[in-house]
Amino acid sequence: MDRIRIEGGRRLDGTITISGAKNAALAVMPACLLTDGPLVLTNVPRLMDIESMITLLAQHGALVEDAFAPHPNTASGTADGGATRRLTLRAATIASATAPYDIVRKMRASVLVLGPLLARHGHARVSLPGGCAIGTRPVDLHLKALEALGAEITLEGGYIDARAPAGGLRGAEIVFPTVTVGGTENALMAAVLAQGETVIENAAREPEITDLATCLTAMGAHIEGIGTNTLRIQGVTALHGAEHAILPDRIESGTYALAAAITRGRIRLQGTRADLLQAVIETLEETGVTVTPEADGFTVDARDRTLRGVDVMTKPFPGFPTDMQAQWMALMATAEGASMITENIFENRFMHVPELARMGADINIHGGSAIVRGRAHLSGAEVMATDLRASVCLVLAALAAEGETVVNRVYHLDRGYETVEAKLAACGAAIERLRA
Ligand SMILES: CC(=O)N[C@H]1[C@@H](OP(=O)(O)OP(=O)(O)OC[C@H]2O[C@@H](n3ccc(=O)[nH]c3=O)[C@H](O)[C@@H]2O)O[C@H](CO)[C@@H](O)[C@@H]1O
Ligand SMILES: C=C(OP(=O)(O)O)C(=O)O
Repeated sequence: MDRIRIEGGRRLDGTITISGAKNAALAVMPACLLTDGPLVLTNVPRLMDIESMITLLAQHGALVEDAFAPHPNTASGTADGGATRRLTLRAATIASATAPYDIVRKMRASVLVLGPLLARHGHARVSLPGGCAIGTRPVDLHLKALEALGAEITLEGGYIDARAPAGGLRGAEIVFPTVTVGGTENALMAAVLAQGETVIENAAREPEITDLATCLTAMGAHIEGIGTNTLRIQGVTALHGAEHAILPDRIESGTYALAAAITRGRIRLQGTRADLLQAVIETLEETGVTVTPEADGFTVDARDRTLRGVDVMTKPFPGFPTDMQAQWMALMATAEGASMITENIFENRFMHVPELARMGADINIHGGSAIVRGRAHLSGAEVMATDLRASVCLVLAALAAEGETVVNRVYHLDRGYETVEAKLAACGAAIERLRA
């Protein structure tokens, strides 16, 4: 297994190009199963999870063409990850309705083929995703939403077996009791081909949902209320191919914004949008960092600043994202004073705390909250990544720490950060991958 070695204590200064959003691409790619026409996606990131989704869609019958185009912001198209990937997905027919355990266990987002397969093919058999390091993560709300559209669902042998009624799915009112990103995505993809009107209440409003709804609209779907918590869908009998550019990754943007802050440096983030992460930017400004919006992104400047501790509570969009909680904790471990970080979305998303403690961080957990007392210095150590955002929070802490840190289990990081070493090294970080 690869590891990452970082010699900390260097102030970062430079420019980073943000990749396409992993979580938007993972939602949009399964939409190819809704039509026999080609779905052309640009700005697709090069990440392990995207490879897993390609494998899954190919075994459902999608033909996949994969090409790189030069990134508009880089001459070579390869510097600091700045190549935009163009994927063409065409599922002329559905070859298999089964999403097997071997793929689903590697990537929970595999469950997003359920809605499209059911809507177009009338049948889907998808391995239950199971829990993961951050929580139990049930899919009961996905299933209830599909049942509301008329699907008959049984659970057997670790698989979800879903069948549409004769004549296909029927529009319905779906009211989510709690906000679920994946649940909203599955319900939306099923509803676009259901007969009649579907109303999704308490829908997630994450930008990735908006990206999916925009792509579905380009494919011929009728969706009102995009970007709000009520989605109103008029079902159509067929969708067609389309071209869609994946939106920039707001979590990658926020992570590198915090890399500037934690090293008291300055980074210009290009190819992204400040409006995708307003809550993170506002909280960052409260610590004393300057954030300057620009046409193609924003610059974070923490040079010569003393950062103050600021409390955060994770919430659905537009609140502070749970996917930035671990990175925020690393930053707070180096800020002046105490801060309280409350995790409201996942019940077990503090696995990074003991690893940060190994680097000298002072953090105490009380139920769903962590109290962080900032320290003037963290120190390098050998640490272990437990999940995607936990792993990048250790990278951030290592950039600020005195001495050498080795992060183990880097495969978590590779799920969500494209060419992370190259992007950070371009800003002056001493970082290298130790190949297994
Ligand atoms: C691939 C992807 O896009 N992943 C993101 C997605 O995950 P994901 O779509 O899995 O997250 P959800 O929004 O569904 O989960 C929110 C909460 O609802 C619970 N829940 C969800 C579904 C369900 O059927 N029953 C249920 O109880 C979950 O356990 C969790 O406590 O949104 C999360 C919340 O922003 C992010 O952290 C993940 O990065
Ligand atoms: C939790 C995440 O991803 P997933 O839902 O795929 O586990 C994430 O992107 O931080």
